[in-house]
Amino acid sequence: MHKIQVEDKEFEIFLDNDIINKRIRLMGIQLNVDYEDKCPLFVGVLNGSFLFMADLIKEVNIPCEITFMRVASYEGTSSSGQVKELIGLPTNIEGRDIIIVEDIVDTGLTLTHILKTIKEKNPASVKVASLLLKPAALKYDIDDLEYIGFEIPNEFVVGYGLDYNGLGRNLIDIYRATEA
Ligand SMILES: O=P(O)(O)OC[C@H]1O[C@H](OP(=O)(O)OP(=O)(O)O)[C@H](O)[C@@H]1O
Ligand SMILES: Nc1nc2[nH]cnc2c(=O)[nH]1
Repeated sequence: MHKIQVEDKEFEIFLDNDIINKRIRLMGIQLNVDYEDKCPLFVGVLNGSFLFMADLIKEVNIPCEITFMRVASYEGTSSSGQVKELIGLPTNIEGRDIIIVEDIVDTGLTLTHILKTIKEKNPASVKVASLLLKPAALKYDIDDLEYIGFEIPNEFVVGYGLDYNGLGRNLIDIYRATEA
């Protein structure tokens, strides 16, 4: 089993880059079908979504716009952090078809906050594309979670945009912690 060390924590390989890219290709095909004749606005949630957004958008061949926003909530592996202010959310999204792009949905707290704020701005539609979802960790109902790359166990993961204490975002594969 391929293992790596990030700071004080050991991780083992979980999803390799080839598997990730194959799944993203299928997600792109689905988006091209669902948004045919539309011009959606993809809103990436920084920092974690930057690699997923880059790879996903290469598979999208309909007219579209891309922007990024930011929310800060986690320190280390703790999931008790408070969602803070949304920064850089586009102001004029009335009547637009919005696709929020996330790297991971864990408790769903971040997304719940983002969805509430975006819906107040009267978009035509809002859906979420998340590379990863931890169903066992979800604490909030999220109806708009339409495009999921992988459902994963409730374990801390790193790589492909996801960090551990700021490190590991540049790993091309996704790794899981070997112990909590
Ligand atoms: O469903 P939740 O429990 O709210 O967790 C999911 C959020 O946590 C991560 O962001 P983080 O705050 O770690 O910021 P980052 O993207 O800059 O790493 C991830 O990118 C999601 O936005
Ligand atoms: N890196 C990382 N960030 C997260 N944010 C919420 N869950 C996770 C996770 O499993 N890994």
